[in-house]
Amino acid sequence: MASLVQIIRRNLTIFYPPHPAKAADAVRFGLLGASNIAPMAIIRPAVSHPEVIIAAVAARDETKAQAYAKKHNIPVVFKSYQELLDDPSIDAIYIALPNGLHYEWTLKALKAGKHVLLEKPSVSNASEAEILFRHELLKGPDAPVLLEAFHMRFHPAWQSFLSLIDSPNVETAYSSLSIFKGAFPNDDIRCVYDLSGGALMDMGAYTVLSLRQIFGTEPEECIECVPRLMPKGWDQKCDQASKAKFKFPNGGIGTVDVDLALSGWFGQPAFSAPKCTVTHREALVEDRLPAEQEHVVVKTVTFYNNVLPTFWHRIDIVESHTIRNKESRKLIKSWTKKSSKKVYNWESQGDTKKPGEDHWTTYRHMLEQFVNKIKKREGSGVWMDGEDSIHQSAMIDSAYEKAGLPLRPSSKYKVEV
Ligand SMILES: NC(=O)C1=CN([C@@H]2O[C@H](COP(=O)(O)OP(=O)(O)OC[C@H]3O[C@@H](n4cnc5c(N)ncnc54)[C@H](OP(=O)(O)O)[C@@H]3O)[C@@H](O)[C@H]2O)C=CC1
Ligand SMILES: O=C1OC[C@@H](O)[C@H](O)[C@H]1O
Repeated sequence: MASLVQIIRRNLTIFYPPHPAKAADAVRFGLLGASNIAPMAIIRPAVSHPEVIIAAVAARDETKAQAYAKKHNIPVVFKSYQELLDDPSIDAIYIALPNGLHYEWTLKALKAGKHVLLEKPSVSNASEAEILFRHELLKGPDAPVLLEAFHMRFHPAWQSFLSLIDSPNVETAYSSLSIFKGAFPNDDIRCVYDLSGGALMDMGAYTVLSLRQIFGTEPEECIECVPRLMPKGWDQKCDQASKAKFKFPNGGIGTVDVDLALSGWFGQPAFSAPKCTVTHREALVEDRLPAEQEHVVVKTVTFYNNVLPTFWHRIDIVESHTIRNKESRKLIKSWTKKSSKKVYNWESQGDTKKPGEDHWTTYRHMLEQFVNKIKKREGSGVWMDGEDSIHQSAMIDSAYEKAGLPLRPSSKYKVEV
């Protein structure tokens, strides 16, 4: 009962966060696009951040921008994205445009000297990622901060999950993420190739990041990728779902399984929680046993709801122990040890220096670190640098190549510095 009350309280506070007074030197954000995700990803997290102000929004349609600004208490509206970038009172830009527009608008924002919090996936493909993240505009001690907004990795639960994993000894990892059929229309930005849509770009980005973090390195190759294309009559260059397998340098295999329209019995919409399961190789356990016997353990760690853990999550740790004859491998004894963890703050991990409340979402944790980076403060240490984003794009590209689908198209935009 106490735990149900905690869940309700935590979830209510996500939507009705405390609103401390704003600092005089708060970072003033402008939003490019009156996007669906901004309220969850930045507008609400900003409310509880004393050093963040959502100062302006720009949309292609001024009436839409006005209505959005009114709904979300945003004081200033611009009728074009460029006008917002040209405003010297804006320090940072949040870009939640279709993936295919990320490259162009990030470069334009950086050129205007703004810090950029860029929605995932950063850009359309690895070639764009290399140009963007290694750009001259990002060099030098006072260069603007650019972050691909992989919010999930900033949450203490994800960091705690990673701490339970012995990367070199991971044998298999499975990461799945899906949304029920009907959640997105077939012409949604996620389903249009020219806007760099596709399941691997959208949900897939999280699962790819999960594998990269679990194995702690980049895959050698994508060994299989089976897409399910959009239904007939819709964009046939876009995967509505994909299942891909990657081989990592330690010989381990990682699988991603993503679906933008999950269905179950009789084609009805189906639901499935985001999940990551990691199985380690068998390890020897030191034990006082007769010389001909050995004790081995296989550790499996499963994280349920790794993408939005603040709402609810659970990390299960299962250790399968076996005592057997070394030579014949005949089983002598076996047992299983199970435990579970929930990690809603750093403090529960014995880390009292890192700030964070139970109601802080992944986005709120990320915002904290983004501001720390701008203010040149040390922060929690969790970050995603440009090379990381380049590798991320390359892994997605490798899956499209394996599937025989074209890489998402590069932007025609050229930046003049
Ligand atoms: N971090 C997360 O949890 C999530 C991240 N995302 C990412 O955020 C980005 C935006 O997603 P989401 O908010 O769902 O998207 P929306 O469908 O809300 O679109 C975002 C904005 O894109 C603008 N836009 C510009 N050009 C076009 C065009 N040709 N067609 C359609 N829209 C256009 C629109 O701006 P305008 O208002 O000017 O018309 C719109 O408001 C994506 O990169 C996505 O991957 C999405 C969901 C969750
Ligand atoms: O980033 C995302 O997270 C939530 C999903 O619903 C969405 O498709 C995706 O863009």
